[in-house]
Amino acid sequence: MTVIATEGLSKRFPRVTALDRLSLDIAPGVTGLVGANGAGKSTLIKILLGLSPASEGKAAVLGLDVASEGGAIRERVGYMPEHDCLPPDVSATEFVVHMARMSGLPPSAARERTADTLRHVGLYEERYRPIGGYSTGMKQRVKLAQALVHDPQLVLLDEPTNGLDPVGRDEMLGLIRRVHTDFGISVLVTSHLLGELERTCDHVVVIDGGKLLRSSSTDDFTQATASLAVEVTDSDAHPDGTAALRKALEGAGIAVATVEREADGSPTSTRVLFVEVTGDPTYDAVRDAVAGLGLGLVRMEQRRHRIAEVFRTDSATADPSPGARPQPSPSQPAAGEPTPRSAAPHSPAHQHPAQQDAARQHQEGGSGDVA
Ligand SMILES: Nc1ncnc2c1ncn2[C@@H]1O[C@H](COP(=O)(O)OP(=O)(O)OP(=O)(O)O)[C@@H](O)[C@H]1O
Repeated sequence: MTVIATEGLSKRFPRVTALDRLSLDIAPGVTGLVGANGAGKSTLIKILLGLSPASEGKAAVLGLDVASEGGAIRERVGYMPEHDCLPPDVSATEFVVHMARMSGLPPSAARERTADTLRHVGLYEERYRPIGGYSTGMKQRVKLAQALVHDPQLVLLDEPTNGLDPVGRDEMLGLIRRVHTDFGISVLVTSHLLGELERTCDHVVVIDGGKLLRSSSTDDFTQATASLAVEVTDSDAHPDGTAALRKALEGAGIAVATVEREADGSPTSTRVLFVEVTGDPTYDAVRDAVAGLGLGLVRMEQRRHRIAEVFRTDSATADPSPGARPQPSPSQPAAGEPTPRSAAPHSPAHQHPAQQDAARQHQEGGSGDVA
């Protein structure tokens, strides 16, 4: 069963093609739609809601045609817009009741559902205060509440973590996850931050320049490749145990890197080696090399690749066709990802746009979790 299906969907504005022959099948659950600013995420949502006609192709939401059944879609779907659109002078309760009534709920049901929904998003205590005095996080929660109040089957959330600090973002992502686990509502959530979708979504769709780059389960994204963090002690025979191990592993044809920074930007110990895992023999080779050198093994930890790493090769830009699956290269750094010391600086010109965006966020200290 699919909740959203598009086929050859295009949207052309006079000066820009916002969506370019996009074909997607999205199953129930929590799906992340990721792309840099201008990738076409909001345009897709507006088409799916039946609010903006496509230039070409077709799309269906919950089996309903977006071109002819927009009203029926909006009855069954909740929408959280990206930008601030809340009236400052009314309370959350007044606003959400109004939105419930607009969705067709009778007055008493609208009030009941409003109270339940505001409780779910953690605004119950504050519900009678005017929205104008709310923090950004509280406003985002009001927007989420109005999307949920009419008990939709699907919600489309456009950049719900925008403007939130890391704690607020985590709370919002937790709420979004619970929208599905507690109420069985399917979610399509957009973000330009790859890392945050990885924790929240069952499935991730990546678009760039209106084209589909990749659509697959989060597990496929993150488990496709893996590395091993290895830390060893020094010994009298090997005063720099890390260097000795590195030499031994590289001599055995195993790719090894050290990194300067963790995903959250904090400096990493140069004593940690990141070893590319190509299969079970890699573990044996590390163990044997450590034992052979007579070093103590402090840490040997499986480290899953993160979504941003999947987009670190030039092939991401070279083959943007549907289903294209850029393969990570052990020799190149990911966006916002620890940079192997041995690697040449990675030119932004060669980065995938989503990657550049993620890297910029990272540099700005925006998310700290882009890779
Ligand atoms: N009404 C419009 N008229 C002209 N161009 C538009 C219009 N709406 C969107 N665009 C353009 O279409 C492209 C896709 O925009 P869209 O808002 O869908 O991107 P997005 O992925 O949601 O990014 P953002 O998060 O920055 O909103 C952009 O180049 C944008 O400038």
